[in-house]
Amino acid sequence: MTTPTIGVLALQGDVREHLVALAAADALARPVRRPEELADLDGLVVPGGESTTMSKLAVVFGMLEPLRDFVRSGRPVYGTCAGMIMVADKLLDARADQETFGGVDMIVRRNAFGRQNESFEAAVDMTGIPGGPVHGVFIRAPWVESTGAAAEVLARYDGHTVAVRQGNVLATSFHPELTGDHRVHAFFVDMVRTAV
Ligand SMILES: NC(=O)CC[C@H](N)C(=O)O
Repeated sequence: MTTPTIGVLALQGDVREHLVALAAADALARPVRRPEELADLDGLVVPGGESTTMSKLAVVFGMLEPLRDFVRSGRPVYGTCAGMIMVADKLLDARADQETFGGVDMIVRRNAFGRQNESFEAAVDMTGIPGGPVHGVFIRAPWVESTGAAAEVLARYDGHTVAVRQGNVLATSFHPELTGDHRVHAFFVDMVRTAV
């Protein structure tokens, strides 16, 4: 595969920034809103935003089951912040009717860093990302409370897990698309290129 096509789920959230970051990491990037738009994608990004709204809109747009199928299809998916929440198998501090696409055997706590500090930035060492720490932008960010055996922890901040990979699914609590540093997107594009 030379140039992979990667969708950015465009129900809600910071879609444009991901499109820019993916293009900078040599992918063909496009927003997706409808189930039929998933068919010819090689990978998908689920952006940050508000997971309760994203969950509601996924139901309204008939995207919930197609996106669950997409994750199960083995094509790579990368969730940032609210997107991390959407790829979690289980949530804490979620709304009772909140749905996720699942894909990572982990429990994610919504707004986990929020109580101490609504938003902050910090250097984060992330496994698989060469060239030193990434600049982590955390905005009402979740953390990963616990992971199952198949999930690999890629980064911790302040003792909490903030980046995880399980097979085809990558998730970060923070927003690399807001930093102008495209290394995490390049890592994901590489996952897409090498996916079988
Ligand atoms: N920056 C973000 O994506 C915030 C996530 C938001 N707190 C949620 O629960 O969905």
